[in-house]
Amino acid sequence: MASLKFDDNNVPYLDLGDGYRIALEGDEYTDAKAKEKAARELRETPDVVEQSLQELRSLLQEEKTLYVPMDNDAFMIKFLRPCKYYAQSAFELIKRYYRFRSKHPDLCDELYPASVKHVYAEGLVHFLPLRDQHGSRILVLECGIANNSFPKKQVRLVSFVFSKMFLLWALPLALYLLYRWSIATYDYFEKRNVPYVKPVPFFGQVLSFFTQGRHAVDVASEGYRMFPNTRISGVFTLRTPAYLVHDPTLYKQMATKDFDHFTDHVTDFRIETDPILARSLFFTNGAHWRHHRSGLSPAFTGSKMRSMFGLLSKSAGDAMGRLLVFADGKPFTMELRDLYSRLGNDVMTSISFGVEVDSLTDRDNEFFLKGKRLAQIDGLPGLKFLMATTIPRVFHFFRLSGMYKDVNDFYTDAVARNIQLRETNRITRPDFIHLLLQARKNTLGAEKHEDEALQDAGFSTVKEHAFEQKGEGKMSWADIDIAGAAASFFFGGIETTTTLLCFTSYELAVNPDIQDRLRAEIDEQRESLADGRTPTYEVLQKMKYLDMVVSEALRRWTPLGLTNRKCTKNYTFTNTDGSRVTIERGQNISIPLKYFHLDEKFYPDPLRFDPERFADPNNINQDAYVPFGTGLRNCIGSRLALMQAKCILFYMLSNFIIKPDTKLTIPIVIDETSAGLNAKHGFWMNLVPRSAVLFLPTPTEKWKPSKVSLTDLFRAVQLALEAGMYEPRTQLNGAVVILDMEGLALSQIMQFTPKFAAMALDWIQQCTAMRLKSVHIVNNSYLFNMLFAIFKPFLSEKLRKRLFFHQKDWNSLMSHVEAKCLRPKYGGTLECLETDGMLLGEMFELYHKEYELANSFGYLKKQD
Ligand code: HEM
Repeated sequence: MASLKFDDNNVPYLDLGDGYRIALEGDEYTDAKAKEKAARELRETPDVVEQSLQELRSLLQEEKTLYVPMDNDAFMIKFLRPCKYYAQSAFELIKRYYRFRSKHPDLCDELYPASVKHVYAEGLVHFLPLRDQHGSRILVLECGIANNSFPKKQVRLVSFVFSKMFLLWALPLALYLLYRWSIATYDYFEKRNVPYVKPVPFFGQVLSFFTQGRHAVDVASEGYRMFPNTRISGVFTLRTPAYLVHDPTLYKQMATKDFDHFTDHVTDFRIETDPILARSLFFTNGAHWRHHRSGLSPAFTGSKMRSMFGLLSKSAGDAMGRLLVFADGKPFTMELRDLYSRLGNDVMTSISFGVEVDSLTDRDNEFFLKGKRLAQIDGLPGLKFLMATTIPRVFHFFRLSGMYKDVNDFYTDAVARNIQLRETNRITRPDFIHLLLQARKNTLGAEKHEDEALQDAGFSTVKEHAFEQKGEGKMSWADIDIAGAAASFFFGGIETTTTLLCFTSYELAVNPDIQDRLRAEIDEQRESLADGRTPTYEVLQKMKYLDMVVSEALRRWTPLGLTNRKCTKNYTFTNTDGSRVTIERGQNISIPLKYFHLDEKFYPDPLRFDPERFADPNNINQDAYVPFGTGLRNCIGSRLALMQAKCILFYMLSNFIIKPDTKLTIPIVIDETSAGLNAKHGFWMNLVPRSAVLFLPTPTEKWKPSKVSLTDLFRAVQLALEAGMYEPRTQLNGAVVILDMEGLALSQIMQFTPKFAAMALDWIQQCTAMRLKSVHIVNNSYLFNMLFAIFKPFLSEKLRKRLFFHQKDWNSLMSHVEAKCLRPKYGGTLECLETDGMLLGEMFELYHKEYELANSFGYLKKQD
């Protein structure tokens, strides 16, 4: 524990262990290096000092209403040094400094450490024990807001129910007409000698879409079980025939070697009606897809994933902290689909947009609500998807769109604003928008020496194929293309990863021995972690059993059970009976990933959840293990999905024991009405905290405005800077400020009234007698960036040049402040006890006399 001590000269210091301490250094520097620097940078030679002291004294004598200790050289030098010994400038600075104090008595009167002891106690303002490589003091302000409230779950079903009721009365007439028109094509497979599933009449199919007797993936894959001895069969979706691939090797061949025949996905959205979806990687086709895929691939390499991992882990770790606070050490019941989709949304919002949201607390935040609407594939959007896939001409004739307009507008706007903010403020952050902007400038490439070791996120990781762009000319990345790409990550990533986490948690809950073994592996790895709780990319890569569990969950509960291709060039192959089958250009192909995974031929006792299957990967038929698809159009996000799922499981099992709740149905009942894979009655689990306090992440969001007012915070900062100004070494080398905006919330931003902001700007730019070398803003969110954009025009050129925005890019921070001075949470290597704010406040209080003297100076008040 940190402690307050005194050295041999009776100077107080805060002992942080291992030789690290924080003390105010009141003595003049005497070493040659500092003297040489002072002479070089500040013109500090005995003659100049003497002369400027005299000049300043005579200038001050003219300022009759200002009371300052003119006989006190140390006092005068405090102002002369930041002004490089130009007496006139120091004189102006002194006047501004004391005018500011007179003008703002609420902020500056009776400025004693004791009056803001609570601010220090909260750890909001403190110094780091080491100076930076230039000798500057490092002052840290942690301004993020603390918010641990966790409101009760709000059920949002009304609009969903309403949309279904609408469909029930609006559709029947149209369906009857479609039925008459549909029957004609049903002899398609008969003519081609391909076994096929006799279709339910069109009308019945549409009706079953809403009443749903069976899961959509199962309906589409019915032929897989009916015709065990063929490589391909036929099936109808509405009136459209589709081939169903039975042989995983054929799928692989189509997706890799013969990719030229199957370059496209089936669903056809148009740019005019679906500007975002049509540009998303999932739905775009042809040259546009090639351009986007080859441009985006470098954003998903192992090294990019590793650099993004910090954001991901931080977002998941913070959420886990809130869950623990909510749990308060006691078991509680929770529906995990809701939890995981909120976590997934927060992670994706952070790594895509650089916006920190907390969907556990701020339950109706726009990113979450729009993300949900974007990924909705049931109800009306589901019907539209079906139409765009099976009757695209009708879909386009009515100019229908697959995505809600408000969702379109939201992503278009959010991306455009985000890009503008970054470009005007030169913000960089290791997230997708940043990478996509690099793709726009053609500077996004795989690392020169891509670290092979980082590529493997687990057994299920799919290979990224390199392919040539085929003379389609150069395409550019407009803002809308970037929006489309970002939306495709939300669309493709959140529900799938949520499904993986839900079913893995279910299996862990009903197989406690597997859960215990996995937890033992996690606990073992935690011992190797610097803080014992925050997993790193490399640690997750090492975890064999975690990988076995996740691989088996992806097999047993394949999140995307069916994928598709469009035949883009006639394709002929030999069927099992020796007959030649030709798939014609324009035909749809379905690939039943789920059924490969549940096929006894490949996986004995396939319904059993058994991670041991993956103990030796050589036992797995690689062609028949395709949770992320295969070939050139496989899932671009497999590494991200695996790392995210593993990271969240790591946190969950570190902190909780997952037990089935009484509301959980065992075995799980699948929701047949959902197009995705889901549990009918939810994933209700009982989460039992392990040792809550032990694993509680350090709360980084510190500022509780109910405890510390903005005025007090400001006063505490002034006092800390005053302390720095007292030190000759800091007068020479200046100060570096780290402004940690972790968790800054809108409510907090609202406290910065225009009046307060103007005052703060005036103070920092004009009235502090401190050489402010640089201000580093870290963990800054989208909200902060918006706030800053308002202030920017009012900043002086000088200050603007000294402001650096790093978000969470610690390499960027460390290019200014060397690693050994920074704590690990800022990417540094400074491993000593945290500064105890309470003790720091007490240490400042020991300088009461000095502060008292300082408070006695200034402009005389009227009554004086
Ligand atoms: C457990 C989680 C996930 C699963 C099981 C999954 C599965 C799949 C599958 C099966 C495909 C189709 C492959 C094919 O047709 O051969 C796919 C495509 C895709 N996935 Fe994922 N995915 C997951 C997570 C993600 C994440 C996190 C992202 C976002 C970054 C993502 C983005 C995409 C995109 C953009 C495509 C379309 C690729 C293209 O057409 O070029 N997926 N995914």
